[in-house]
Amino acid sequence: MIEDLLPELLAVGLPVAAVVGVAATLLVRRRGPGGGDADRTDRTGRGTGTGTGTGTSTLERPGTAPLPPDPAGTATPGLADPDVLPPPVLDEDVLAAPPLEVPAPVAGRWVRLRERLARSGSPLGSRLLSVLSRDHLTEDDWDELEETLLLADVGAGPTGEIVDRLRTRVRVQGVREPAQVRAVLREELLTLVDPSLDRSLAVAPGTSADGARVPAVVLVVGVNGTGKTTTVGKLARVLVAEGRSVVLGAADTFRAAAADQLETWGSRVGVPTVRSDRDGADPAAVAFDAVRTGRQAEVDVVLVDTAGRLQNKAGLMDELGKITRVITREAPLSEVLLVLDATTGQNGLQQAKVFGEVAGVTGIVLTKLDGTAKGGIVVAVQRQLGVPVKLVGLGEGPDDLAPFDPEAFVDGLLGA
Ligand SMILES: Nc1nc2c(ncn2[C@@H]2O[C@H](COP(=O)(O)OP(=O)(O)OP(=O)(O)O)[C@@H](O)[C@H]2O)c(=O)[nH]1
Repeated sequence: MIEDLLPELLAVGLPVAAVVGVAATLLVRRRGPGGGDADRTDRTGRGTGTGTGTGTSTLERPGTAPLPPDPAGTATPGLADPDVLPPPVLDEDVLAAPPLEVPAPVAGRWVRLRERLARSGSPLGSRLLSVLSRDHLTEDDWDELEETLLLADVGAGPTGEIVDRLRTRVRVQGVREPAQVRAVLREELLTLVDPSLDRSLAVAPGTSADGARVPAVVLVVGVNGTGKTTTVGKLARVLVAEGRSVVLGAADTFRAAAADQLETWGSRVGVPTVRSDRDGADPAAVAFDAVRTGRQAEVDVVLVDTAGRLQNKAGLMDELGKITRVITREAPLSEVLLVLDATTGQNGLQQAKVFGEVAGVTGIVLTKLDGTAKGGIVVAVQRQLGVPVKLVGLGEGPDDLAPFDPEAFVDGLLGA
């Protein structure tokens, strides 16, 4: 009897088994680096962070639609149980999902910056070089040098320092040769940028007060439109490229599209996003949920995006204070990154000061450096805030974010 049915069973069974195999492969591939951790959160796809804070946040695992609520908590499919069908993963979305992207290696990204700096107009360094290379430097030449530095947003204090040092070296050492002039200028610019600052990102998991392993938590803050969401997306790619597992927290609940934007960034590299299903939800609650989810899923890093806020709006700055306080109930903040738009110049300095006071900024991300020949803001903002520039945005491409490298930066300014 069964023998009679065998050819029919094989005819139906083999294609089904093949499709199941393809789908499983796709699911595993789409989790990718860090995705294994996402999988650890909850096989139902709802994540483990629900039920805290807002009670409405969802963990969006890349590429899978969230499943309907399961009040009885009985939805974990028994894949090992022959009587229980596997979850319906064979929908077109899953099969048609694009493969995960592989982020570009981080090393070598500065080469692209140099090309962009060269294209974005005459870099600061080459303008300084052209003055310093003149035969006999007059007072007018020194004034021109000073003005060039001020116009490039270096700031009054650092400008005075470098002009004084250059004057001394030109006079005492008789620096004349073009190669000599270039070497001296390079050295002095490097001193201003300060290569001794620790620019490493604190992204190693830590330990909470009760001894539990907790992810590194990176909070990203800044005024509107500086590139926060983009930076979080790019940074997730950097971390994935380094083999770290990541969860994103969409605590920008103000701009309707921000959570979608963040989720898209994450899904491209297999990183899940914790978000609220309600516009205007309490951002502190979403941030808390993201950190709790990351902690329960034992990921390495939780990146929390926040809404753009003006530094002179007391209510919004209070909200930021609340976000930081609420997060630290779950895990200590490893980094608070202030995202500044390099093209906004001196205005960025005022922002930096206020954010530094409210949120305890530990590092600066200078975005849109590709759009300006004024590199001086790097020096000014470090002086103003006493914290280093740690990352720079070099363009709108997904891998246009690089760890700040003082030497490569100065060489870029000099058009080297
Ligand atoms: N050229 C260039 N553009 C960038 C860079 N970083 C971000 N952008 C662009 O800046 C614009 C704003 O970026 P978002 O990430 O949406 O800014 P945001 O700070 O999250 O915005 P709000 O949430 O409204 O405060 C986008 O068009 C980005 O592509 C960069 O390094 N270079």
